[in-house]
Amino acid sequence: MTFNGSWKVEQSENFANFLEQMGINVVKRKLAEHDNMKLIIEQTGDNFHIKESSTFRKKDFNFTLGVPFEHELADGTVIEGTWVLEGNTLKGNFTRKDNGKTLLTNREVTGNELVQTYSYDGVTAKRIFKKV
Ligand SMILES: CCCCCCCCCCCCCC(=O)O
Repeated sequence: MTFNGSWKVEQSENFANFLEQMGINVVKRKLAEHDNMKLIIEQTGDNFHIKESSTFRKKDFNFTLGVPFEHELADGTVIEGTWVLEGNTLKGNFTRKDNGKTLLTNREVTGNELVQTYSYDGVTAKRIFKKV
């Protein structure tokens, strides 16, 4: 499956501004810019198992395409929403539980890169992960 593998963040674009829009304080924003985020993705059919590790935390979670789930972000913000696959792009549509605002995120694999884009309240960002 396309997304399967270990992915390590190499580059971020506008991520600090996105986090600021998310309301994340300056200390956590600075840490997040160098969080050494690593994702291990295991897809079996419509089911995904993700092992996330960063300087903030280690977290394992599962989701199924098209099935809403609740997820806690590294800063404690809780979101609820769904991942769907459109063509080769994973599209995530989430709602923050605390303020009802929408967080959109996409994941796409091109060669040995996984590109994740984020959009929240008018601010977009991108993180590029390399396969390790
Ligand atoms: C320090 C807080 C960072 C928050 C930004 C992360 C945004 C995550 C987007 C939604 C992720 C859904 C779960 C997942 O598949 O990884």
